[in-house]
Amino acid sequence: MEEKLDNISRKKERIDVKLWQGFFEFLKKYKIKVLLLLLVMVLVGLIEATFPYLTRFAIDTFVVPKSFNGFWKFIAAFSLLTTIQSINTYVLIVLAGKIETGMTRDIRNSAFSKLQKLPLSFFDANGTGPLIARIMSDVQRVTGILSWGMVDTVWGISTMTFITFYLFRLNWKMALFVVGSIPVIFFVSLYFQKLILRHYRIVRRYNSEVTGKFNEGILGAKTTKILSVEEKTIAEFSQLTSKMRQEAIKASVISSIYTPIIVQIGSIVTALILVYGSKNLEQGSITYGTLAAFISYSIQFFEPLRELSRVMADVISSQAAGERVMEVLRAQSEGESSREYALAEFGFEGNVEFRNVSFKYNTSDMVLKNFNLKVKKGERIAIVGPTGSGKSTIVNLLGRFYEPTEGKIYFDGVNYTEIDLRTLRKNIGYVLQVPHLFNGTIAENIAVGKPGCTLEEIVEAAKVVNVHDYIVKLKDGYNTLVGEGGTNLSVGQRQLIALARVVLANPKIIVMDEATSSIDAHTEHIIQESIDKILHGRTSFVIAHRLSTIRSADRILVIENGEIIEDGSHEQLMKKRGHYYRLYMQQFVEEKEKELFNV
Ligand SMILES: Nc1ncnc2c1ncn2[C@@H]1O[C@H](COP(=O)(O)OP(=O)(O)OP(=O)(O)O)[C@@H](O)[C@H]1O
Repeated sequence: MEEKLDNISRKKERIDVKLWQGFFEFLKKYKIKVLLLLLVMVLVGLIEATFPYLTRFAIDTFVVPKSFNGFWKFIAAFSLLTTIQSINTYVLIVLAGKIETGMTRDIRNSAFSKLQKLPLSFFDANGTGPLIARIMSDVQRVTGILSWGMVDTVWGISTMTFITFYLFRLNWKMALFVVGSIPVIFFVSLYFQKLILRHYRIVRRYNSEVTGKFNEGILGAKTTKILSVEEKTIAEFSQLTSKMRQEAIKASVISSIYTPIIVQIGSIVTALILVYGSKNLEQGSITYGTLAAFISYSIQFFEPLRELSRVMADVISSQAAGERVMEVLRAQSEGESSREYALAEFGFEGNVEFRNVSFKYNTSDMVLKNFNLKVKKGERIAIVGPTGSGKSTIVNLLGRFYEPTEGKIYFDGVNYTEIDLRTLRKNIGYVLQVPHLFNGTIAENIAVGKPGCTLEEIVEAAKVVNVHDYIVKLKDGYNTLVGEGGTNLSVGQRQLIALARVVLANPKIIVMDEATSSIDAHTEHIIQESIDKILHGRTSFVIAHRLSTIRSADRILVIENGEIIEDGSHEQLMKKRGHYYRLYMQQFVEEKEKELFNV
């Protein structure tokens, strides 16, 4: 079962090398760009460290002796270096940007294609909002760290290495002042960075909740309005954003303490150099230029040090995001254990058997316990029962959207985990209560049932379910755009298009969650007629809400608490005068009342 991913190792405060190695796989594709970038960064560090050395040369050669012999040559060399540095900056931004955006695309593509293959239990365990956040902001964070973190690290290390080299070349004793401050600055920085990032981590957690709330606010906008709970929703949201703001302020306050502390330590080192350097200057053991270079270096040295500690803390804090992304990338796709069967080889007929099946969802109690059911090919099965009794669970297991916790399901005597998942799904047509249409045209939506089919086939399928006449009356006919999720069409129209899809797919088994929503009598009649045509000659499972529509079923299963408590035809069950009889009579009376009182 999937773990709730957000709980993973928030508290880890060390660099998780294994995790980042996993992402290096995505860097491989850009190895030439990466190598070039590293080279450019080393060059940037070298040139930056060389500038104070040049200043020293200028002071000792031109300023102190007041001789400007060769000054223009020096200016030319200096300009050349600044030009190279500008080009380097351009190249590094382009390269790092390309690596970052390329990796973001690659990881998002991998994560998206993985999401398409994950079992529904994964989606149950991780809400829509957090999953979207994973593919969008978490991926961005990881690739940002990998590309820009790499830039800053190489730049930091190379600048510090070259500065140290120059310092020791100039005066090793004074060099020790600067180098000696490294551990102090580094650990102080790391301490503060971790503190700051800890608060930002909380900010991000709130951010993910805010994203979730936004998501809920958009998806549930209609319900919120219906229930008139706008004020409550707004209050909850504003509470969340206030908490987020408080944490962000804390992080800013710590940042504002941290910077002066580092500046202070740097100033102490500079002051020490000034004191010690002036003495040396007096004694003539160093030049003015050397003292000036040392002061520059002592100031310049701390910037890469700060950057390095920031990157390190950033890497640590991004690990949670990295793990969340990796969890998606490495999650086991559904049906991965299947042995591949070709459809021709398997020859789906439509016999189904549930043998001692028990099942529970991630978070639920046992929904089915030792469930047994044998269905012969072509049989029309209706499933009825109170809400929450397990009707949808039975058909979810049938399509292997979830797998039995115990027991097995057989198709034509073959354990269904041995059948290729695509073959299995191709042979089971699902018609859901509120069918989902993809954003596109009506024709494209019907064609989903049989990719690559011709327009004639689409029209033929639409005719079978009596929706063709309606479609051709539309201004754009089959090219009418259905909107996101099919919102431009009524539920009844969506239902008919979904039925046309099933006709095209021509499956051996059909599962139908009968619509209960307010479809007008005319559309309902058309739908019922289409369903009768489609079900003919196929094994079918219909979750029935209106009992009047299932009288012709071969078998009606009454489910209660995940168990079949009655099984038989309408006539048999009516004669039995048991649960089904009571349910039927109750609905019958209700429907008659509705008719009589016209409500
Ligand atoms: N994804 C899920 N995660 C956890 N529990 C679930 C999930 N889906 C269903 N359940 C639980 O499993 C039980 C059976 O649910 P199921 O949807 O199969 O009932 P149903 O008979 O189809 O109900 P209805 O007629 O209301 O659609 C319920 O107690 C429900 O709360």
